[in-house]
Amino acid sequence: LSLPTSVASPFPLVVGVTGPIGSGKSSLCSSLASSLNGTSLPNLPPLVTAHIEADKLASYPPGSPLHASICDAFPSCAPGGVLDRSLLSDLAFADPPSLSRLNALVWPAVTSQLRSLLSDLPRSPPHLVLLEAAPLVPAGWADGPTPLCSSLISVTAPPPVRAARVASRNSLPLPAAELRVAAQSDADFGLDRAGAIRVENSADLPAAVAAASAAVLGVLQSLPAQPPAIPRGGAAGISLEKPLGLLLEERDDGGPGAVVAGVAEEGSAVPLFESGEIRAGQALGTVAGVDVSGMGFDDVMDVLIGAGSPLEIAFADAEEEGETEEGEGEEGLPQGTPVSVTVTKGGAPLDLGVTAAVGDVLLKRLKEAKAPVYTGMAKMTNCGGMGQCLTCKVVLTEPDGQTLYERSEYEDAKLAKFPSNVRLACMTLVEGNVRVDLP
Ligand SMILES: CC(C)(COP(=O)(O)OP(=O)(O)OC[C@H]1O[C@@H](n2cnc3c(N)ncnc32)[C@H](O)[C@@H]1O)[C@@H](O)C(=O)NCCC(=O)NCCS
Ligand SMILES: Nc1ncnc2c1ncn2[C@@H]1O[C@H](COP(=O)(O)OP(=O)(O)OP(=O)(O)O)[C@@H](O)[C@H]1O
Repeated sequence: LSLPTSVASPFPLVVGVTGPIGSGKSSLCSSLASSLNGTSLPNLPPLVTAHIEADKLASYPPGSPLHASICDAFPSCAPGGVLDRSLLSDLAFADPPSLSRLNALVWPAVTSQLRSLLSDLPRSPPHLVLLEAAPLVPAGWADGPTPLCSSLISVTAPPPVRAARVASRNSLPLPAAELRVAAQSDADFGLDRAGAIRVENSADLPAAVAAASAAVLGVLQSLPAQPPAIPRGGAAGISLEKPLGLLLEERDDGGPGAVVAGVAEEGSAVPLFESGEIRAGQALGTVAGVDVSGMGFDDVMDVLIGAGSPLEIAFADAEEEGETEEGEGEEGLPQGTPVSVTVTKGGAPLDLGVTAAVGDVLLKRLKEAKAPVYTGMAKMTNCGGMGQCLTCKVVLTEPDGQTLYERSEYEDAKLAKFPSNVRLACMTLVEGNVRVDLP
């Protein structure tokens, strides 16, 4: 069996959003991200949107290696060895060679953070990322052999409008805001690039958001059809269209059944394999409702060939997980029984009044009570409760510190590095009273 080294997938689809200071990039991106989140098109399952702001990654707090290099490069902006951002800002925006030196220090660090953030996003469900960066074009993130984005939105507004916005937002005198606006060159914002989507934001923000949304939907509609996202939350398993593209082999130990060896170039299973939902070595449990785990390999193949499309496949481990979920909780409480949920953050009590019942998905209840499950970038880049991003990790304890309920095999594989009471809140079904510590 030969496995492909990489399979082309349009997701995550990264739309670069650039524009000069005060053009409204951040305002536009945050509205656009919320309005497109969950969008479902005939060719695509519901999208998860994320808004990544490059300037949030371009931080250099005291103690960081970047802080030290910037202090060395700009000693006049670091009286007493601590960087004064406003001095650096005045210098960088007034003196182009200084800004270039600063960029040369900061951009490589941001580039690697962006690459790693984007490559960590799962292929399924499909993610649409709005990558907002004023220097997107000069930093090379829209070009080269491995550009970070596949489409570009350039937000514009006339300089006087932008200067007035910056003066008001930053509480700056108008002449100072005008200088910052004048320090940037239109040529840096990609308006002359083939395919760039120009979004005028000089008047009404909702109108600009609607224009950007229409353009992005046009890009999404032009993509080849993608398989449905994986249905979750039971023993049913995964629903897949034929061709599956799943490569199967006999078990190593000569036992019955069939196990996953990999995926072919194309097929509905390919993105799920790439995202880790389907893994090499997993045994097939049921195919279209038929238990194939005890059959000979050729018989399993016959069941697969004879099944219609789409067909349901449950893997042996997923099935065990399902049995636990469908049955009674460990404490034997029936579904729907109200239970108590005590939440702490780093050990300190949080009085959020979380309520839950047996069978509830823990993350849902925590989010409803506005518990701070996601922190930092995860607020924007989390996978939306699909068990992919691992950013909703929580620690479940009983008062004596013992593990409350067992992890599923899926979580065990995803959280192999963590103690067994660390759980993914999105994959945890409440089984009884629960104490949750948020990291
Ligand atoms: C120049 C610095 C010190 C100014 O800091 P300050 O807090 O005053 O402003 P802020 O960071 O909010 O930036 C204001 C506006 O200028 C834009 N901007 C910042 N740096 C650049 C740049 N190198 N090229 C073009 N536009 C830039 C920002 O995106 C924003 O639109 C700071 O922006 C910086 O370190 N820039 C270099 C790194 C960088 O490119 N950061 C932006 C995204 S990675
Ligand atoms: N269409 C609009 N009408 C009125 N005010 C707007 C509009 N768009 C944005 N603003 C306001 O202008 C200011 C600048 O907007 P925003 O921060 O989104 O711009 P930006 O391009 O991200 O700026 P920067 O590059 O400085 O980070 C904000 O105070 C925002 O509320």
